[in-house]
Amino acid sequence: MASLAAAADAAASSAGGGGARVDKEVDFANYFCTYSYLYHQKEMLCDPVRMDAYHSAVFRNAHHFRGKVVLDVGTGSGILAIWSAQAGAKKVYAVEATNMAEHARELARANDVADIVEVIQGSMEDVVLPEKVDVIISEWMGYFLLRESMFDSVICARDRWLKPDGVMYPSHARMWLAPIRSGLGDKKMEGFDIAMHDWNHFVADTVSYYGVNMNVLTKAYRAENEKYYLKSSIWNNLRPNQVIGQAAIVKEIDCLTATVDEIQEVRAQVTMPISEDMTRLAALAGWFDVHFRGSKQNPAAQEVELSTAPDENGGTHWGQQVFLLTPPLKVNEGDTVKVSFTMVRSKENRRLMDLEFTYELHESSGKQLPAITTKFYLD
Ligand SMILES: C[S@@+](CC[C@H](N)C(=O)[O-])C[C@H]1O[C@@H](n2cnc3c(N)ncnc32)[C@H](O)[C@@H]1O
Repeated sequence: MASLAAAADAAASSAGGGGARVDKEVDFANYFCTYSYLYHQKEMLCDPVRMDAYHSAVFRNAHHFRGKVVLDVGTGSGILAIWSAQAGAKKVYAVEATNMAEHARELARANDVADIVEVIQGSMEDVVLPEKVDVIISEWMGYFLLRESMFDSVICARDRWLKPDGVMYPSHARMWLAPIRSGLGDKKMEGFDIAMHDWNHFVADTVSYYGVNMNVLTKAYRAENEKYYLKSSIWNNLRPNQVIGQAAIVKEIDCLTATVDEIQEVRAQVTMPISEDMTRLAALAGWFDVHFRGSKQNPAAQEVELSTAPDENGGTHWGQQVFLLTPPLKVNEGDTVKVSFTMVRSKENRRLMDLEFTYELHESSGKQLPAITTKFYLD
């Protein structure tokens, strides 16, 4: 298994130098390092919704791959590159930043496609290919689609290496927001209370902790928890019956034409009608879906969808991201919630997101509650 230091060395050696070099090392420590472990790749390989969608997309549209040149951006274990070869690609460039590249190479050899799949270890941004490609395939999606900011690397690869009539896998993506009821608020408050209880226990017990009185830090500890713990989104696999109104699309992406500018800052205003009586709007939930449609010039024989929406059967490893509204609002069928939504990259770490919601309840009686603004971290 690759050590963090070895992984960081590999990244640094492929980095340009100067400031870029430092940034890459930080990025490696914060982001890439986990991808160099098989346990993490396995989590993705064991997500049947994800696996089925990509498998169907490739094999039901084998005409996009047969005799073609494919680029797999972030090949990880190599699974998508190997499928591309099995579907008939004549050449697959499988680019992976971490030492997982070694395992991808081994897997390609063991599956008799090493003559087609060429694993290249390095950052996609730095890699130079000997030719342009017909297809770019990548599994780049993070929580609520854009967390991790990996789509930047796919855009970079597309602009440098995709032929003008090339195809993107997936080809389209959407972000969704929905009003939900949830018992998660209580659990979160419980977690907060437990954290404060532990701290109080610690300081009460320690009028002199190794000779130091810690009590003076209690206020700061509470403030820190209120600022970060209570304001972080919650990962959850919701059931469909927790959604109490109409979900709305807050962003649509055409992977063939999207720009980094367009995804750095997502803004939307949506209106979501409530469809249940006498319930509580406890949170807004975010998720995404992607589609494999091919392109106008090269349409898919069969469109495939990968959805991370609340699902009775357990959903995906992405789950949904829950943003608790405090206080929850009593709502009824016929009411509408208007939401202004902003998601920008965190200044400290471009792979994490800061979100702001301003929500306003319009009751069916005509009464309008004052708008409330609340901020969250997607970390
Ligand atoms: C979400 S995983 C997907 C892995 C694999 N394609 C799959 O579907 O199972 C993303 C992979 O892309 C790699 N990656 C992310 N950004 C990259 C970049 N700019 N250059 C090369 N590899 C990258 C990560 O290290 C990780 O292994």
